[in-house]
Amino acid sequence: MRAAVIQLNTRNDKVANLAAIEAAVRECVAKERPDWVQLPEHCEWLGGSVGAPFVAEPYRDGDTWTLLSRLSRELKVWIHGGSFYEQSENPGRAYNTTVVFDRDGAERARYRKIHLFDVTTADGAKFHESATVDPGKAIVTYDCEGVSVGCSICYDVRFPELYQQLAKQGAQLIAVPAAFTLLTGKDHWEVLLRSRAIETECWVAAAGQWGTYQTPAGERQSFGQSMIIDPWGTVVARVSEGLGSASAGIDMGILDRVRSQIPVAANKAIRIEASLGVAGL
Ligand SMILES: O=C(O)CNC(=O)[C@H](CS)NC(=O)CCC(=O)C(=O)O
Repeated sequence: MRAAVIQLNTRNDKVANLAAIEAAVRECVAKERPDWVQLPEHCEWLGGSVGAPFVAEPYRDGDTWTLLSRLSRELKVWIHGGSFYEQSENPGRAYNTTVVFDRDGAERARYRKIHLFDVTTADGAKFHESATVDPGKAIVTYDCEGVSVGCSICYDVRFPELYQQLAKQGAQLIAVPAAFTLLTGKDHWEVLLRSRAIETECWVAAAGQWGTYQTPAGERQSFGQSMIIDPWGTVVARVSEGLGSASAGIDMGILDRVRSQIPVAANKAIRIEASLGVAGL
């Protein structure tokens, strides 16, 4: 399987953003010939999470859902749709949702971000994602033509218990679409991603937002540095500054070798059961 990550600079003009997604996916497919393409978090609209209730789309057939379904069908490629704001059952609130489409444009998985970014960064910028976004309650893996893909989004990457559970559910490739801030990203992004890859002995693919965007609270800047990391923790593909894509062959031979060399799953002595505090999980 060949996996690609696409780096975008999504802003607060949804029509322009959807056009940019279409152009970027077409260019990536022509250049990288991937089987599976990942977009960043909030690929459809980035303008501060206070805007979530105004841009949130219905469960299916919204503008982003429809575009990604059409593109995957037309280009015969899997699309792991980063995330878009999806209407929650709670009026005026949203989920931060990944939808995955297969080569026929059919929805094959849906993951709603579990850990919400309620953080003030060193420059005083306040993020309060949970003010408008409801957390997901399900840990999601799906089969992509024989590869088990685990879902996560952005801030989730700081919570290794989620990744341990994804590995336990059989994940071999873990997706981390993101809109990491420049300030946190410059010191933490790559270290966190490589740590998750080393700990789980999974492939990790992380498509990020890059560049500036406006919010009601002022301009913000995303870090970029979309990358693909092998199960040994080596960065094998990377998009640095600006827009573009990168790809890598997701070789299961490396995964098997690393897991037999250092059998962390078998040597694990402390097991923390995943719990989201809701019945049935
Ligand atoms: O605020 C917006 O406009 C849109 N939302 C986002 O960009 C999301 C949620 S607020 N950002 C993150 O999760 C960044 C995490 C991060 O940067 C870290 O963990 O350091």
